[in-house]
Parts: sequence; C-alpha cells; structure tokens
Amino acid sequence: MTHTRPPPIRNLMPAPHIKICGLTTPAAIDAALAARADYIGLVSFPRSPRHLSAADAAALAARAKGRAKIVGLFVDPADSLLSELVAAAKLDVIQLHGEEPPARVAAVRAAFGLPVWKALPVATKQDVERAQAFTGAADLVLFDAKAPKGAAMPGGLGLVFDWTLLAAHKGPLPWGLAGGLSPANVTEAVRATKAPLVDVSSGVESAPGMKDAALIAEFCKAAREA
Ligand SMILES: O=C(O)c1ccccc1N[C@@H]1O[C@H](COP(=O)(O)O)[C@@H](O)[C@H]1O
Repeated sequence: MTHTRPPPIRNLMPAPHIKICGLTTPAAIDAALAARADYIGLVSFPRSPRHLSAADAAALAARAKGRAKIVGLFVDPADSLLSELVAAAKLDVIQLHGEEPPARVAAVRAAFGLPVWKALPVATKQDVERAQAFTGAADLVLFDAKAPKGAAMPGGLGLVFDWTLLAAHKGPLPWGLAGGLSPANVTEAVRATKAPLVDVSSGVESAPGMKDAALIAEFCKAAREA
C-alpha cells in the first residue's frame, strides 16, 4: 500500500500587507499596482523629496483608486491641509507621522471619519510600549526608526531599528513595520517581527523621490514569500 505524504507545512503566517509609500509619478503608481501593493502612500510634507501638491496627489490617487487603498501621509498637519487632501485625493487612510499625541489622533479620526495610522519612532522598548496610549485613538500603529536629532524629516530616511524590540509585541492595536526596509532585508524583517504590514519608501528608490519599478516588484515578492 502506498502512502501519499501530506505537503510540508511551510508557513502558517498570512503574508503581510504591503504599503509602498512616497509615490510621485504615474509610472511609480503603475509599478506598485503591478506588484499588487495593498496600499500606496502619497506624501504631503513640503520638506520631503516625495511631497505632492493636492492636484498631483489627486491625479495619482485617481490612477490607483479601487486597485489599492490610498494613504495620505502627513506630519503634524493642520485640519485645513487634511481637508484639502482628503477631498482632492479621496484618501482611504490618514497616516500621521509627526508628534501628534493620542488626543490629536482621535480628533483627526473623528473629524474625517477615516482610519488613522499613527507612526511611532522607535529606538527603545519604551517607544514600542507607547503604542498602548493610542488605543481607541488610532486604527493602527506603524513602528518606524527614530530619526536622529535635527533630521529634516521624521521618516523616509532609510533607517532601520532593532527588530528584536518587536519580537514579543502583542499590543492591542493592529500594527505595521517601517524604517529602512528594502528587497534585501524585508524577508528577515518579517520573519523576525511577524509584522502584519510592511511599509517602504526609500528602499525601493534609485534616488530620493525616484521609485524604481524593479525594486518595488522585488520588495513585494520578497515580503509575500517571507
Ligand atoms: O517618505 C517621506 O518622505 C516621509 C516624510 C516624512 C515622514 C515620513 C516619511 N516616510 C515614511 O517613513 C517611513 C520609513 O521610510 P523609509 O522606508 O525608511 O524610507 C515610511 O512609513 C515612509 O512612508
């Protein structure tokens, strides 16, 4: 009698959701869609090389609408800027990447009726534990490397933090991993942290603000196969 072996159990974890952030051209949008990114990020922060006007954000968002969720990235924005971008780009998600405290995050969520992701800068275990404070305020926390003092931007710098800080993370909020991810390290990052969502910007660029279609495809493939 012959026995058929069951297929080997390879990976019981679902593949992480993928956000490609800081897209600035139609070609970059097409590359992210072709790679089946779940979220595309549009940056509204004038100091960033990925900054978009409301009109440019609207045009790029229209290209992706219905095929990926549109995340607007802001740093300590005024309500007027949020209103302008939410309306122009028909955002699905608001990402706050500045120093917004829980009360401000909750207020943005209530005012705009959209899911709000709060980025948290991480260098220590205490930074990870700060996520608790956003329970009931944010829909998701995004752990990103802490920018050095005096940096021009709080993110988008290609900096990695110590992923072992997240190894035992069991916060009440959904969460994601950002900070210096790339096609070369995303497999290890997902295995080390079991991140349900990965977010990349500079790691899929050929120069600041210039997305590379091949790197986007490689990143998405590596994240899914992790
Ligand atoms: O991408 C930017 O220009 C940016 C500007 C201001 C705040 C955050 C920004 N990007 C976000 O930072 C993280 C990590 O980026 P990277 O992959 O290390 O380049 C990610 O969430 C970006 O969306």
